[in-house]
Amino acid sequence: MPHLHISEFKEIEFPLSEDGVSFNFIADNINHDEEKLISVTLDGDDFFLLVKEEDNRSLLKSDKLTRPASIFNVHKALLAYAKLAKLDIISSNVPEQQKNIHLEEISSLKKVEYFASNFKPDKEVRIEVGFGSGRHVLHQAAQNPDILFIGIEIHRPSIEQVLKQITIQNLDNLLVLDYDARLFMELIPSNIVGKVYVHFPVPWDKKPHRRVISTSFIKEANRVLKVGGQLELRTDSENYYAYSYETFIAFNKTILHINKNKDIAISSKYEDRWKKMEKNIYDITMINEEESPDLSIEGDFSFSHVELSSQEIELLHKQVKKFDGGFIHFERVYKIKDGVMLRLSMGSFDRPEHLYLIINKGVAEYFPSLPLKSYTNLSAHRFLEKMLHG
Ligand SMILES: C[S@@+](CC[C@H](N)C(=O)[O-])C[C@H]1O[C@@H](n2cnc3c(N)ncnc32)[C@H](O)[C@@H]1O
Repeated sequence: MPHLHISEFKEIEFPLSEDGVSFNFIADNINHDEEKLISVTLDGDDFFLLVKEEDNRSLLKSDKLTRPASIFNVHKALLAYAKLAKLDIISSNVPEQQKNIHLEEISSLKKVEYFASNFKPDKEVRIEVGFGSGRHVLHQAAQNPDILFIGIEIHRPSIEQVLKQITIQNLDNLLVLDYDARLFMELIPSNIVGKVYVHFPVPWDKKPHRRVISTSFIKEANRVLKVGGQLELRTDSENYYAYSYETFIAFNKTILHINKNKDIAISSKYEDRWKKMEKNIYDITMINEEESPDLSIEGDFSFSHVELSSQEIELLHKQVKKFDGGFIHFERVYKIKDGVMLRLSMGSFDRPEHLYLIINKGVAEYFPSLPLKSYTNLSAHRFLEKMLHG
C-alpha cells in the first residue's frame, strides 16, 4: 500500500489543485482526532487520502474504502499533497518519477461501475472469484480467446501480479475487478454466464458470514448462469465442502456433481500446496437448467431533506440498526466544513457494503458513489432515509 511517513501533517487551504490533482476538503474524525480524510479528485476518480497521527510522526496513505482503480493515481495524489503542504517526508514507498506502466495503461482493470451501468457483453462470460495468483484464470483466458473472463479479487498484490501478466501475454479477454465478489454477482445480467469458478475459497471456519458460498450467492449464480452453465466450487477443506453441500442441496431443485481428487487442466498455487500435503480435494459443480427472468430492481438512492441536527447525527456513532434482512452500522463520524460525514456499513449481513454519506445543510449524499443497486441496499437506504428524517 503506497504511503508517506511525515514528521508532521500540515493542512492546506482547501480547495486547491496541483499537477492535475484536486484536493477538495478535509474531514476530521470526531471521535478519534488522530484520523483525518482528504478528498481527492483525479482523472474523474474521487477518493480519500487517510492521515493518521502516530507517535512522533504522521502517516499519509490511501483510504481502503475509496481506493482508486489505478495505484498510480494514489502515488500522484500523495506526492502532490506533500508538495503543496511542504511536508517533511521521513520515509516513503512511492516512486518519485516512474509511472507504473502496467497499471496506468492497462484497460483490463475495471471499476465496479463499468459492470453496473449497461454491461452487455457480446460473448459468453466466465467469472473467477478470488483468483489469487491468477494461474487458473490466466490459463483459461489464453485457451479461450472467444470467451470474456472476469477475475474478481480483493487482494491488491494478486491483482497487480495478474495485470502484469495480462500485459505480458497480451490478453484482451480478461477483465479484472477489485471488489467483493458476493456483491458483484448482483449486478450481472441474467443468463449470460457460462461458468463461475470458486477455487479454494477461504474457509472462514470462525467467521462463516464471510464465506463466498451462501444461499444468496448460489441464488445469484443460478440467475446469471445460462441454461447448462455451471458453478464450480473446488476446496481442500472437508468442513467447507460439507457446509457448501448442505447449502446447495437445501434448494428445492438443483443438479449437483460431486468429485473427489479430480485433476483439472491447471493446478493453482494453493492446489499444488495441498497436493504436496496429500490433502483431498473436493469439487461441487452445480448445473443451472432454467432460464431466469431479467434483472430489474426498482428504486433509487435519493434523500429528502434531513431533519436531524448535526448533534443528533454525531450521536449515531457506533450504533447498529437492524431491519428485516439487513442492518446499518454507523462506524465513524467526521466533521467537514459545513456538515457531517458518516462512514457506514449497510445492507445484508453476509454481503455488507461500506460507504460514506455526506450531510451538508440538510442535503444528504452518498460519497463518492452510490451504493450498489441491490434489494437489500435499497431497503437499507429507505431505512436510513427514514432515520435521518427524524
Ligand atoms: C485461498 S485463496 C485461493 C486463490 C486461488 N483461487 C487459488 O486457487 O490459488 C482465496 C482468494 O480469494 C480471495 N477472496 C476472498 N474473499 C473474496 C471475496 N468476497 N471476493 C473476491 N475475492 C475474495 C482472497 O483474497 C484470496 O486471494
